[in-house]
Amino acid sequence: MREGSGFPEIKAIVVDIDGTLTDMSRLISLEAVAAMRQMPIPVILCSGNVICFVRAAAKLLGASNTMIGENGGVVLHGFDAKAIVLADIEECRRGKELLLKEFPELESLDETYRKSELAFRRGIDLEKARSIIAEDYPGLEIVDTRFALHLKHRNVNKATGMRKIAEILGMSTQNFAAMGDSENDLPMLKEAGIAIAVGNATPEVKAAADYVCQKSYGEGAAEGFEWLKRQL
Ligand SMILES: O=C(O)COP(=O)(O)O
Ligand SMILES: [Mg+2]
Repeated sequence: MREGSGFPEIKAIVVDIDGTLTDMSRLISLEAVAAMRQMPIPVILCSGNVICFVRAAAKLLGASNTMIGENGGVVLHGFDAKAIVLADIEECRRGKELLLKEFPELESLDETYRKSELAFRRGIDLEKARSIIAEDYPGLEIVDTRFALHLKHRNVNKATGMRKIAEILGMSTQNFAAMGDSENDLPMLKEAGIAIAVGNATPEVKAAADYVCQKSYGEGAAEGFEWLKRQL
């Protein structure tokens, strides 16, 4: 929310999945699901995870059939629609080959399902990996979500995914509230009309939020949904 302005007209809420609706073992919170189902506005799931995972989650949870995957690299509008791919995975593949020279143990996650970026298991020396990528692929970056490391295009993120969704739905990103927990959520929290951080969010994410939940993980998300509902 911009300083001095009134509460924006919120028409949908864009919600991160891991660490926001779930705990660190990716177990979904029933409290968060119950609160989500009570929302009078669409709940748009937005994750670093692959779009088929987000799609299944949206269907099972009763979220909107419009959603964002791969940190904004893929957007789906309609459960049976064709995914819209917004970034070129080939450069990320070349970046991965470079990383493999330094980190032969690098483990790719869900690579068969990825369309716009790559994800790796955490545990490698992140600063070293970042400097290797910065040197040869300045257009790429490595983002740590605390669940995985993502090798992605710098100019594609959850905010650009949200802009695409806004365009499709004929809205402004100022009409969205956004809720999240980690580094990959920062762009969308800064772009949204209202930003909510769950209690377990990183200090940077909390600093970007209009409302910081007292509670963490799914209980925090439930609190965030209820807070927003009271403001609408
Ligand atoms: O896929 C990840 O690394 C994290 O996913 P998230 O964006 O839903 O938290
Ligand atoms: Mg998250």
